[in-house]
Amino acid sequence: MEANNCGRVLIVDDEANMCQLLETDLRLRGFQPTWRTSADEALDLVKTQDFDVLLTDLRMKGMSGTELCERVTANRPDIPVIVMTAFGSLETAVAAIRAGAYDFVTKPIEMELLALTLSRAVKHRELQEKVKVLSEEAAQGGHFEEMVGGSPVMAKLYDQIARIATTEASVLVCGESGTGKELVARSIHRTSHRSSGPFVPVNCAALPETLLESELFGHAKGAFTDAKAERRGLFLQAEGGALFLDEIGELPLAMQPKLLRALEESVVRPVGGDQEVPFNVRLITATNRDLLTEVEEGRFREDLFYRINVIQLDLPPLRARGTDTLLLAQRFIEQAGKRSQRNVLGISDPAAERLLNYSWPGNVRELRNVMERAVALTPFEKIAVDDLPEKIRDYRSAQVFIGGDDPSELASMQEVERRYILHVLQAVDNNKSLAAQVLGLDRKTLYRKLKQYGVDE
Ligand SMILES: Nc1ncnc2c1ncn2[C@@H]1O[C@H](COP(=O)(O)OP(=O)(O)OP(=O)(O)O)[C@@H](O)[C@H]1O
Repeated sequence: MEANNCGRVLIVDDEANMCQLLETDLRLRGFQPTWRTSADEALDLVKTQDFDVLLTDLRMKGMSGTELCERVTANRPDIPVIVMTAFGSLETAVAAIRAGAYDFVTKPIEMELLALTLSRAVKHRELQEKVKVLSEEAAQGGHFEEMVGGSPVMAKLYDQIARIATTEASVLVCGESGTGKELVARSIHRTSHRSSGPFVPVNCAALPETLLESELFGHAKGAFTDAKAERRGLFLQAEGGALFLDEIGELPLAMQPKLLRALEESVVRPVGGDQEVPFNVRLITATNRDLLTEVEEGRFREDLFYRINVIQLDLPPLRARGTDTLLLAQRFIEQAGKRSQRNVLGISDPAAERLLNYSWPGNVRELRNVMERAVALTPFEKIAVDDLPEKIRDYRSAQVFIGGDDPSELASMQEVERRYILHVLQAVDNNKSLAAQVLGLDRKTLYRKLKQYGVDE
């Protein structure tokens, strides 16, 4: 939206005077107002013209504002509606909200407040649009940002990332090693309002405890022997953007209260400094440990856990992503082929079958390494079984045994369901939320089935 355009507003009021007054004032404030004096005319107009927000009076001759609100939200749910109600008639305002209105303002209208309410509605619409576009792109293309994969578990993840784009909340990304947690963190940042700000990744496990504090918070000149000059810490380097703390489960216990305090007060105190410096940074963290167990066993502070875990994203292991393995393999073959200038086009069917059978303990990173090696080794245009490491060639998965051709061996639907649920649970290391996602069940239903099949929780 242009800088001088705060949004296209359609004003609906049966008093032309009121419309004119609102029009003049809103135009001065940078909006693009249009008005109609009946709900019918307004409905006709929204069929052919796009608006960012609709502002309507409630009590009008002919169709009421509440009905207009219902009709607009049914046909154009993307246009937020603000209703104007008489002072003190909260009931009608509530009725309008029930009819789908985004917000209401009371008469006599305070223009400052109205402008704020309209701006909020316009912003809301922009964000909704963004979420829609991102989710659609992801669902269609089998990829999202740099992430490849179109399985239901990944589509769900893309949808969650797109929704998170509109919030500022701290996100904890959980998943086994090599599942793409850093890629997810980057996507969260790139789709957020802060995308023009920096993305600063830090691996908490890679820094010695003594250095971590000064790396994160900075240090004053002379704070310690090597501190010849003042240094801005990573929190301040991420100003206006996001700080990604990878392997947060490895954060030493002594550092945890310091990090918690910084997050709670949005200030850092550089080591050896006497001044607190405020920061404006979104925190994204990742772990391959089960942080709740870490909390229970006293290795991770509970208060810090809740602080960083406002939103939790569970990244499924590769073995739970079905044929995404082949999509990813193809991507890695193309990348490796380009780098090494080798003309490898894809994977032979028998090799693809082996890739789908294997359990991928090292997840996407392991797949990438295997594909790079295969591209370098293969004499063919398509990767063959022999180009794969032995452990993958010979891997036998614990498949869900359904039975042979003998009718007495065949399992009932219920038995197949029981075995399959157990198989999925095993594949996702007993992570129930993830198992529910893979199975396409809600958690409650999964728990009910587990109980029914006598599986301990
Ligand atoms: N969905 C994906 N699409 C394309 N590439 C991916 C995907 N997921 C992971 N990768 C690639 O796999 C490699 C490992 O990913 P990443 O480093 O993000 O994993 P991680 O979960 O953060 O690992 P660790 O826990 O070891 O830090 C990277 O090269 C990354 O680009």
